[in-house]
Amino acid sequence: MDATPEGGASAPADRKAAPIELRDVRKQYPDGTVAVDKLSLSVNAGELAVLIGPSGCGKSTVLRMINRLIEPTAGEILIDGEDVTGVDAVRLRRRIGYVIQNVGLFPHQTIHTNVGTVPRLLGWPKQAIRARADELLDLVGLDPARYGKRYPHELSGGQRQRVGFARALAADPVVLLMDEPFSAVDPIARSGLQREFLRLQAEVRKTVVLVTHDLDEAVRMGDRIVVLSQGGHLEQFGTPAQLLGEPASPFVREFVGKDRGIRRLAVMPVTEDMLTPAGDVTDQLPAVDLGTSLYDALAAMLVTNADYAEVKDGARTAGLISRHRILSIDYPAEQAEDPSGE
Ligand SMILES: Nc1ncnc2c1ncn2[C@@H]1O[C@H](COP(=O)(O)OP(=O)(O)OP(=O)(O)O)[C@@H](O)[C@H]1O
Repeated sequence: MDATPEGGASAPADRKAAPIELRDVRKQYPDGTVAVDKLSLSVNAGELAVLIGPSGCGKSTVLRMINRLIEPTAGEILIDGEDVTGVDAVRLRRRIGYVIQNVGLFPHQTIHTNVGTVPRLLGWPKQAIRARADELLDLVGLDPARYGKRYPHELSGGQRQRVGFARALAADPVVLLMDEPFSAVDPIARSGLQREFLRLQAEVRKTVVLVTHDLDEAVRMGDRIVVLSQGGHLEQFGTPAQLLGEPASPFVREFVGKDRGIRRLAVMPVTEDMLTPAGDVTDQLPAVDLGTSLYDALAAMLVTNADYAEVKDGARTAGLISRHRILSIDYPAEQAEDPSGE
């Protein structure tokens, strides 16, 4: 049940995130196109799942069936165990945050008003809406006193996108759906925004389904990644490390590409068992923390032209990691499946 029933008097206490389950979902458009067929998957509460796959494989269709902007032809979609196809679509959408590429802010409304859209529809009192909008703007790193009264065109693309996140989170939805939310901003702003979003997600822990066509983004952002091929066919649903280390099909292997070895370093941490004892002289070596990605550790060595990096565990030196150790990470699944070693 909604923590703030329509006409309710106050802002909600923090709601927990809800799991999402798709059971044998199918979407056939009126012209006969089967965009998604027999798709089943479960996203845990508080998990960030990324949908990725080639153009036209049905990513947006899946996302938009979850909030019923598109009605599935068959199958069930459950949010918190409840089949959404039986729920009033408008009420459903008020429990689901939705962020799209160009944000879709209302151009003639201030940032405050934009962020307060759903709470207003839910009938919250004015003061509660205002307080919530301020809180959310703070949360996404925009000073409400400075930006609240502005109009969308008076913000940068990245700032507008943050307002989009704030608006999507305003009524404390149990699920957040995001369709290419970072693709409209330039690459530098994009990585900042991705980091910001991960920080935000660590705080609010929503169940997030994010559509992207950018594999790096998927690897960086996803707790798990769903790889779809044409017709919404599920190729693999796994952690970034599983996807890159053990592609489940030739399709996934091709999709993650030949540079998956490098990408994989970005999702593998430096661990104690990789270290050799540190000698006396560590002054000249770059230092990285235990748990840093192998990619970052390697980058630290490359920029200083060192063969080793000192690995710190707090103030303590845990040991050294070598370039060679990082570059000799093996790929058991690949070797087993591909005797040519390609
Ligand atoms: N309204 C529609 N009527 C008919 N076919 C449609 C409709 N909307 C989408 N499709 C088709 O359904 C398939 C899946 O489309 P969808 O937009 O879900 O893919 P996508 O993976 O999000 O693609 P992209 O990465 O290019 O945005 C495509 O073949 C598309 O042409």
